Order: sequence, then C-alpha cells, then structure tokens
Amino acid sequence: MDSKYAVLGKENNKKNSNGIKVKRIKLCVENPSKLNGNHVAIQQVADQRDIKETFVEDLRETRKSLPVYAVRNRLLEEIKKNNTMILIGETGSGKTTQVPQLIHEQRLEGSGSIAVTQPRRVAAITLAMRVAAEMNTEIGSIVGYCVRFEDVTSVRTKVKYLTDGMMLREAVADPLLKRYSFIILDEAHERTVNTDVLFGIVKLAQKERNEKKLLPLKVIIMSATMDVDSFKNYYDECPVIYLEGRAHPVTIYHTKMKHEDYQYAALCTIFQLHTTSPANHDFLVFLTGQEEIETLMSNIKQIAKESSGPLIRVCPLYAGLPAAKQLQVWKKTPPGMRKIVLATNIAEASVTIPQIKCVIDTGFVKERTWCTSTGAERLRVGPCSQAAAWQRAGRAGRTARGAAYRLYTETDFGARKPHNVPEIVRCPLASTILLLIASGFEPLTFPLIDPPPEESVKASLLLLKELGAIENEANPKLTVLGKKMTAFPIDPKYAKILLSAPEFDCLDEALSLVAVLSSENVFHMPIHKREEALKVKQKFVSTLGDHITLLNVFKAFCKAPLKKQWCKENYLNHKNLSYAFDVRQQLLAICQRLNMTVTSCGAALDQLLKCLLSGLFTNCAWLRSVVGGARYATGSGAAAGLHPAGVLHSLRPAPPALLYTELLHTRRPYLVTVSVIQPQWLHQVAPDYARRCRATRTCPESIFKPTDT
Ligand SMILES: Nc1ncnc2c1ncn2[C@@H]1O[C@H](COP(=O)(O)OP(=O)(O)OP(=O)(O)O)[C@@H](O)[C@H]1O
Repeated sequence: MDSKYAVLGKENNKKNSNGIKVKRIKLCVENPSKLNGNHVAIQQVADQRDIKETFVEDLRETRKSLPVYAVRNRLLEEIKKNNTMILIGETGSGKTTQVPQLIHEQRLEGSGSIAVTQPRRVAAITLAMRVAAEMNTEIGSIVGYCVRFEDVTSVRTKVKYLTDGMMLREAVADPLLKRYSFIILDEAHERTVNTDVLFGIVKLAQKERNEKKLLPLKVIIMSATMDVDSFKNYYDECPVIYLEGRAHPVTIYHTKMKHEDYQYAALCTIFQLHTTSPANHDFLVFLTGQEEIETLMSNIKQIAKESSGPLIRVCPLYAGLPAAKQLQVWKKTPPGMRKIVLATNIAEASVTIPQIKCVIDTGFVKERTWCTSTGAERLRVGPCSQAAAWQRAGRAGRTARGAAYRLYTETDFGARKPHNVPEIVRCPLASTILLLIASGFEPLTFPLIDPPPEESVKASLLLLKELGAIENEANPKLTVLGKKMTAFPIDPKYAKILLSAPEFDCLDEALSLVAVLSSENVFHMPIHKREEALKVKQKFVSTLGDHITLLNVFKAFCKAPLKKQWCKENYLNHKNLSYAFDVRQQLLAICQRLNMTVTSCGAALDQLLKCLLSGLFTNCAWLRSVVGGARYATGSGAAAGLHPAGVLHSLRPAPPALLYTELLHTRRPYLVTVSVIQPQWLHQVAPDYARRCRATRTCPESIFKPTDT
C-alpha cells in the first residue's frame, strides 16, 4: 500500500457476535401519509418482515466488529478537517453503512442532511433498511431512500440513500444541492455516467457554495477498488484515507482450465458445492441477464429433484424485477434449506445478503455500448473487470468467512482490464446531456474525470436537437418540449414518444407500451414447455410486430381478474407485467401533471407505430438480403438479423422497413422487439433525421416517395 496516503486502523478478523436477543424492533412506517413518497413502495418495504425485524443488540455488536468502527474517532477528525476526501476500504469494512451514521451521531450535518449515492436501486433500498435498523428507527423517517419511481423519505430524513440517477434529477431542480451538507458518492469505481457527472456537479456546487458563503458542502468519495490517482488529481489533490482490515476473509478459487460454456460450468459448480457444503451456506451466482437467470433457475429446480443435500430455494435478482421481488432475496430460509441467489451485476457492489458464504463468479457481464460514429447501441456480453471480480468476491465475506469460486483461470483474471471502462466513454449520453443543460451547465465544457469522445457529445446533441429537446447545438438551449422531457425519469427518446402521443391520438396505448418496454421480458418460455408456450403466445401475436403484440399482452393483463393465475396459464411473467403496470401509473401521473389528454387510437395502430417512430427514429432498419434468412441494415450501418424470439422472424415476405427497440450483440447481432413500418413514415415524423440519412446514404430513397396513407 502506498505510504504517502494516510492509513487508519488495524487488521480485524474478529467474528461478529451472535449476541443475545434483547428487543425486537419494527421498521414499518406507521403513518405513510406523512411521507412525501410513493405509498406502494412503502407498503412493499413494510411487507419485508425478515428485513425489518431484527435485534438491536445483535446489530450493535456487529457494528462494533467492523473495521470502520475501530477507527471512528480518527475518521471523524479527518471528516471534520477536510471538505473533500477519498475513502478506500475493503468490501464489507463498513464504509457505506457506518460513515453516514458516524457523521449523524455527531450531528456534523447541522441543518443540512447526508446523501449517500448508489449506482443501483436495490443497494440504495437495502442499505437504507439496514441503517434504519441499526439506528433503531423507522424507514422513511431519519433514514430514507429514493430510487426511480419510489421516494421513501420525509422532512425528518437526515440520512438518505439514493441512486445516482435520482441525485442527478435533484440537481436539475437545484444545481447547488443546498439541502445537503454531506454528499457521499459511493462505489466510485463503477464509473456509471450518472456518478461521473455527479463528481462534476458536487465539485462545482461545493465551489459556488463557498463563494456565496452558503452552507458548506462536504464531499466523500468511497470505494474498495477505485483508481485513486485519477480521482485525487480531479479533486485537487484531496486527501486519500485508507482503511485497513476487512470484516471476514474470503478465499478465492480459480478453475484450472478454461470453460467454453460458463452457464454449464456454473450449474456443475453449484451442485458440487451443494453436496459438500453445510445447509446454512447460501450461494450467490453472478450471471449476465434475466434470460440466463431463468434458464439456470429452471435447470437447478429440475436437477434438485434428484440431487442429495439440503432443500434448495432459488431466488432471482436482476434490475427488471419489481422491488418487492428483489427484496425476497433477503428473506431468511428455514433451517435446513439452502438459498441460491442468481443475480446480475446489480448484486455486485454495496449489497449484503447475510447468509451468502459462496460466490460463484462466471466472470461475465452484459454491458451497453454505443458506437459513436454510427449511433448504434449494443448490448454485449463480455468479461468483467478485475475490480468487478473483487467486488463480486466481496459479497461472500460479509457476515462470516466465505469463498469465491471464479469460473475462469487465474491467467484469464490477470489478463482482464483492472477497472471498469467508464460508462461515459461507451454509452449514449443524450439523457445525461439533457439533464446537464436543464441544470444550466454547458455540456461541451463540463468538467469530467474522463471526458467522453467529442464526437459522442456532438452526436448526442444532434439527437437531442432532432428530438426537438434543444435548439442550437453549438450553444444548446432547452426547448419547451425539452423541459417537459426532463419531467419523465426515462430516456428522452421514450419521453418524446409520450409527449408526441396526443398528436397521434394514442397516449393511452403509448403509456402502456413505454411501460412494458421499461420492464424486462414479459414472456415466460420454460425449456420443457416451449412448444406449448409458443402456441399460447399466438393469441396475442400481431403481424404488425412485437410492439403491438406486447400491447395486446398488456391490455389483456390489465383486464384479467386473477392476474397471477392468468399469467401462469398464458406463460407470461407476472412480476414483469406488474412492474409495467406500476410504471404506467407513474408515467400517467406525470402526463396528467403536464395537462396531457389521454386518448386512444383504437384500431388505428399505424398511429401508434408512427408515434413510436417519433422517438425511436434512429432505430430504423432496411431489408438488404433474404438469402439464408432476412438481413437488415440499420440506419447506423450495422448489419443484423431478426431475433428468433420476435414475432416477425418467420414472416414472409420479409418487410422492407422495420423499427426496432434494441440491437443486441450476443453471438450474432440481432434486432430485438421489432415492428413493421412504412418507409415513408420516417420522413413524415422525423424530417431532419431523414434528410441527414439521405445525405449519408444510410436509408433507401423510397422513404421520400409519396405515401398512400
Ligand atoms: N442487510 C444486511 N444484513 C446483515 N448484515 C449487514 C447488512 N448490511 C450490512 N451488513 C453488515 O455490515 C457490514 C458492512 O457493510 P457496508 O455495506 O457498510 O460495507 P462497505 O465497506 O460499504 O462494503 P462495500 O465496499 O462492499 O460496499 C457488512 O459486511 C455486514 O457485516
């Protein structure tokens, strides 16, 4: 460890005490109407008895055993002394749960409050619940959380866990973030676009608040695995505090040989460990997405029927899962039963799932990337960074010693990139740039740790202009439409769809569709009942494509009296449809606040597709060849086929023009969630973009021919 940095604390391998059970406390909200948040979410929290009921004395003992606790006085001195500092400590050492409490116990926040940002909602929610339990208070009072579509805080809240996205939205309303006296930017190593932008916003806010002699703002940047030098440099050589020691050791194992199929390797490892590990050892397996999780889940359930060892409960954990379902992972399993959590990287940082003793790391992650020259967005499955692998391993040593089984060789680990590539250099920036402009910042000169490629900023500005959100890309100003777009916590392309919908008389349908598209896959295709599931799906299928098919599903779901049963019979995912239902309510409330009239286009579904195109005009694809299956070229020049799960995959003849929601790169590039459009619509609904395509020859001339509609 570099000796030029301050080092606090000593190695601490002391076990957490099991303590004596003294007093049972409840964390449910007594009077939700006092809170300024969403009551549905509060109810979901109150339902999680396993999380909210715990033992005060146990918690006190656990706190005392954490490395942060041992050095709390010196740490507080550093916090008082420095306006900005970087805090590095091992995973599980107590940074996220303890630092805000230490600050609050000393009332260092004064009249302001303490914000702790998290890249992921599940972390923000569970951390807030844990800290509320440790402080013996109700969630939503002194300790609260705020994530997209759920605000569980009140005027009394002093310690607020929130996603970086929500913090960014707060910065639109108040760029100086005046309500906070402490902002803790946690999991800095993740380098999400939102956190990267927040680094700049808090830096500027701190400076301006100083100059204007307002309430001072203290900033703490935290992580276990970050690239310290670039942060230190960015924050004007601020002090870096290293916390030594970890709560519990984690033994790392690598495979001796390379595996071709990581899902199969995961399945074998799970059952090897299952037959040899004690029943109270739960497993956490890292996979790349919902489909993989569901496939492995059904395989585990099948094999478990014939396997020896304790009973198994399998719990999925991925971003699209409704909050209440995500929290099921924290539910205690009865004695003699093993919990196996199958998660994406949303469980990689910050979260503690108490009984997890074994982490099985496939070493892969699904990442969104963006080709700046072509504007094509892609989802790509690739190896995770070393920092991510350390974080994953760190989930095993939280409440006792643990082990991490990496399904890749040590040589493979050594060859991986040490840190995550910042999202800002590989992702679309339109959403972020829109929020920056709305907060009064100049996107081209905004101070970022790693500035994105200039062409990426310019491409995003151009997209915002073509969406009608800004005027004058060189000196961007928000339009009235752009201002309205910022009211929606969704991508500007989808906000544009909703805002255009009254013009096409289809806000009713557009709300449903945007809500379903915000959710994960609604179709459930169990491997052993695939044929039957596909047959049932036919009753919803529209030859216009996947979007209308999804709309048919959602409409039928809304009408079904016994929703769970109905979903089961129709091979649909009840969780994802319920999530879409909630999202629709929230989006509808925003539309009502903006005085938008909700009308339906009825059977005139062309209107709805045109409306979709008004936001997703960059997602057109043109038929190029039909030899060996239809091949399309996207407006950005990428070649792709139709995803086999889509309803247009086997449609003959192949439609000449399509609108797609996603370009997915797995083994081959695929267009996902696709609808048939008439080529001329593009020119009608997005004339500027169509002209640009004509100039760059990335669309057929047929789009400029007169239409019959
Ligand atoms: N929900 C929970 N249930 C049980 N124990 C918990 C819970 N949350 C936190 N803990 C305990 O508190 C410890 C510290 O957690 P905390 O999140 O503060 O660590 P951290 O240093 O921020 O870790 P990371 O870098 O992984 O985010 C954990 O190791 C665990 O012992």
